[in-house]
Amino acid sequence: MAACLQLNAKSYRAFLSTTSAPKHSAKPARMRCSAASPSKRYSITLLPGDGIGPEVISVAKNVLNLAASFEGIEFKFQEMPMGGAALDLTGVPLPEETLSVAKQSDAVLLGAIGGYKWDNNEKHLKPETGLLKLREGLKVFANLRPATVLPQLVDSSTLKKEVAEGVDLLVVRELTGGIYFGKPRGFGTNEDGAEIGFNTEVYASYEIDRIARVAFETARKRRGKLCSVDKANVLEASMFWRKRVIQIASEYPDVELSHMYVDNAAMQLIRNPKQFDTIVTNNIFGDILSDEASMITGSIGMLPSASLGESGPGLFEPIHGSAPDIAGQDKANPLATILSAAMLLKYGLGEENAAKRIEAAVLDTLNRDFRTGDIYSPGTKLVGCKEIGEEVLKSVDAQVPASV
Ligand SMILES: NC(=O)C1=CN([C@@H]2O[C@H](COP(=O)(O)OP(=O)(O)OC[C@H]3O[C@@H](n4cnc5c(N)ncnc54)[C@H](O)[C@@H]3O)[C@@H](O)[C@H]2O)C=CC1
Ligand SMILES: CC(C)CC(=O)C(=O)O
Ligand SMILES: [Mg+2]
Repeated sequence: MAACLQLNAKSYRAFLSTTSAPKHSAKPARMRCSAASPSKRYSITLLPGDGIGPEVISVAKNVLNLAASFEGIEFKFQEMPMGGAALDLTGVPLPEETLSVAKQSDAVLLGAIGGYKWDNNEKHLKPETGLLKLREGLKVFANLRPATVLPQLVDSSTLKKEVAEGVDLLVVRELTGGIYFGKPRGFGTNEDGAEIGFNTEVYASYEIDRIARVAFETARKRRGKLCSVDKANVLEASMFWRKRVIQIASEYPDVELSHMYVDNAAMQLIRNPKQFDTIVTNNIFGDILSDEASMITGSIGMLPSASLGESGPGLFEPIHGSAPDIAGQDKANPLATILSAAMLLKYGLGEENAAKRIEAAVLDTLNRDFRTGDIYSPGTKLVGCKEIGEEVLKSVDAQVPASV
């Protein structure tokens, strides 16, 4: 079963049943249960990538496997090279075989790509180009990035407690269009003979309509508020974005639509983040605003994401990068990747019980005060990537079975 965003009104219902933001309900671990015999099998492509990618994927894979086993699910994992690791191995950042295996699987779990070693490569030989090609190849245009301030981590937020407490927002980022993909792009010389670099922000009507529908449907399942973020006071592409979003809004009279310029949105996220429910925006603004939103929750190491298309497998990845500054030191926070694995189960495979088991295990681990350095606060236990992963596994294992 592959992740599927059915964007016509008739067949939207299947997707809608799984579009609400993860609800975290911490339940204390009470009894151990044994795994059911496998009855469902899924193939998962693992793309560890670079830097901390392999560290967080190794931990998340174990958590995914254990949580799923309680629901009678068995995985066939296939690990493939991607990003800088693939460049070193094959000379390209997204080998054809990697894309082909990913396309044929039920879901794809990615760590992160990139690093200093490849920073000065030509564009087509950059790890980041491989990631864009992967998203394009899988046609995963809708990137859901939930930012929820967990009560356990309010003190880790860089904002005052009263500002951060209770924040629960979702950025719906358009992922396969806009300036990251627009043409023309490149380097050249202008009429004055000066060297230039240029990119193009361009959106077709169908690209805006489909992401707007995902956002309206998602907002409808949440608190019914959608804020479209653009730069329509300056950019033609944004003026067009706003016009199309307003047109699609007529299909959703029950959703309260507002518009905000991106500079103001960046400021409002820090001033009063609780005003936001669902945000829909283009590729580059969504990239930037979701990193900003992550710090409200305590750390970029906490934010998962799901990227979905109209058909085919979904792509699930933490929103952070390869963090070369801490790579190989067992310092990475794997919770964003673990929560991405929960999104994989929920949005990618429709396996809600296993997803809930992971979410509850993360909360239980935080309740037991285990913290990596990025979310550490005095009085909690500082541990590394592997150790917090072991603690999450214990919490998965110790839960009352959800459906077995
Ligand atoms: N999806 C992807 O694979 C992405 C890849 N990148 C690539 O990653 C490389 C590094 O980019 P940066 O701009 O430094 O962004 P980054 O997200 O990798 O790191 C930013 C800061 O956050 C910290 N951080 C990130 N993830 C963390 C985690 N799980 N636990 C604890 N701390 C964490 C890092 O140590 C660093 O100080 C670049 O090559 C960039 O292109 C960047 C963003 C997304
Ligand atoms: C590395 C980029 C291609 C993407 C990025 O920063 C992101 O998707 O968050
Ligand atoms: Mg980013």
